[in-house]
Order: sequence, then structure tokens, then C-alpha cells
Amino acid sequence: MKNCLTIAGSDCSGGAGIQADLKTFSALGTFGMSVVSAVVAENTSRVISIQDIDVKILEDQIDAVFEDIEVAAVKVGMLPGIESMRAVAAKLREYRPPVIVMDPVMVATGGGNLMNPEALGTLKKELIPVVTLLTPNIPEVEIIAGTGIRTQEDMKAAAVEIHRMGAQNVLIKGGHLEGEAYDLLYDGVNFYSFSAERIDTKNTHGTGCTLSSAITANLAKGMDMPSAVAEAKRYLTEAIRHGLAIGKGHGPTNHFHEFYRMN
Ligand SMILES: Nc1ncnc2c1ncn2[C@@H]1O[C@H](COP(=O)(O)OP(=O)(O)O)[C@@H](O)[C@H]1O
Ligand SMILES: Cc1ncc(COP(=O)(O)OP(=O)(O)O)c(N)n1
Repeated sequence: MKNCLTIAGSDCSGGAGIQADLKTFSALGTFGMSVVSAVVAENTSRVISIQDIDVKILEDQIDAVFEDIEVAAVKVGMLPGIESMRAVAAKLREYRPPVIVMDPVMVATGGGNLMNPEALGTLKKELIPVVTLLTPNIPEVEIIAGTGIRTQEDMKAAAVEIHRMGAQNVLIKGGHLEGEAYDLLYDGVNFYSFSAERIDTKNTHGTGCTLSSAITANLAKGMDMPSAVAEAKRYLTEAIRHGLAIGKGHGPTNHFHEFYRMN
């Protein structure tokens, strides 16, 4: 079995963050480990408060995993600010895991900033250049690339721009656009399109976390990038289709649906 590590925030309501990542790692047959970067008091409707994890214990958690266990792939999610970004970037440069997938989490679906906007420069300078794959949503692309995104051509231009910043691969998620659920992968040479039906549901809490951790697990298992993304999107689409109407706001994706009992 391959070992996957998530470095991300904790969502106490279980839909996003390390909780979504660990459920996804397990559902896809990998062993999941977690380094907590922040504790977020949030639910399906709102973010109440955030406690950043002290940098020393953040670094110690990463050391504890890497000094003892072989890590096939790392997923990086919420990093709340400059200090945590610098610490994680330094540890990733030190341990050089074979795969690093980063979801540059900025804002929760229910509203609420999960990244200090002042950390944007650090994200671009220290983290984007070390990742195997960056998976921004449309608002995140607009902030990182500094350009508005309306069309698939806009997505292509922004993917090229983010690749130039140092990400080996860029997957722009189109969930925030209208029409089919269209995502675009760029590997520096080729573009790959991934389309799925848009499911009519409000239960989409944790979709970005689920997709990036599913890609991480698939890469850990040895899939090439386009296959890892295609399979992860199949998994995610079913997890949304069978999403759970839990809570008063945006319910979470469901990791234990029939699709995975059959595969
Ligand atoms: N209603 C939906 N039906 C099917 N797929 C969706 C739906 N909403 C989002 N997706 C897909 O979920 C993934 C995450 O999308 P997005 O909402 O853009 O990111 P984030 O969750 O980070 O905001 C993408 O693959 C996107 O195409
Ligand atoms: C702790 C934590 N991390 C990440 C997110 C955002 O997750 P995402 O998968 O983008 O889902 P939405 O919340 O945007 O639906 C989070 N909310 N909490």
C-alpha cells in the first residue's frame, strides 16, 4: 500500500480539509497521514474562527512523518499565512517527496478567508516552484495570475502563466464557471480537457479537497498525470452525485458511494 500525506487545515465538520483528504486516501486504497496546519471552526454554512498551528509543531509533525515513513505523495491544502508557507516549503525542499499536489486554498464555499492575502507573494515565490501539480479554482487563478477568467481560452492563458511561475503541471478547476464541470490540465507542453456533467446540488463542500487528494492518491499508485486527474474526477463526480444533505448549508461530498463499492 502507498502512503499519502496531507498537510492541511482541520475542518471540524468533516467535509473539507484533512478530514476530506483522509477519507479520500482511504477510499482510494492508500494509507493516509495528516499534518495539521490550522484548526478551523467551520461547518457547512460558515467559518467561525481559525487557530494557526505554531510553526515549530508544524515542522515537527512533518519531521515525525518523514523520519519514519516512506511518503509516496504529499497533498498541500490550507496554509494560513507566510510563516506556515515558508516552513512547509523549506520542509518539502528538504525531504523532496516524489509527488507534491497543492490546492492553493484561499476562501471556503460558505465564505471566510482561509489564507492571509498578504501571503500571496510567498505562495508564488516559495511554494508554486516546488509543486508537481497546482489545482486552483477560478477565483484562485484570478488572484494568482492577476487576470479575469471567463472562457476556456482565458483558462489556457492563465495555465501557461502559472506554469511559468514554476508549477510543473497546472489543473484549473472550472467549478465556479457555468455549464458543464470543465477542468483544464497543462503540463508545459499539452492541454488536457476534463468534462463532467454539472450536478444540480448545493452539497459541494470539500469538492476541491476531494479532487486534489484523489489525484494525490492516484499519482502515489503510479498513474500518469492525465490518468490520475481523469480517475480523480470520476471519483469526485460520484462523490458529488451522492453528496450528503448534512447541515444547513453546503453539505459534504460522500466517499462511500456505490461507485467505489463496485470498483
Ligand atoms: N455541481 C458540480 N457538479 C459536478 N462537478 C462539479 C460541480 N461543482 C464543482 N465541480 C467540480 O469539482 C471540482 C472542484 O471544483 P471547484 O468548485 O472549481 O473548486 P473548489 O472546490 O476548490 O472551489 C472540479 O473538478 C469541478 O469541475
Ligand atoms: C480546513 C479547510 N480546508 C480547505 C477548505 C476548502 O475546501 P474546498 O475543497 O475548496 O471546499 P469548499 O469549502 O470551497 O467547498 C475548507 N473549507 N476548510
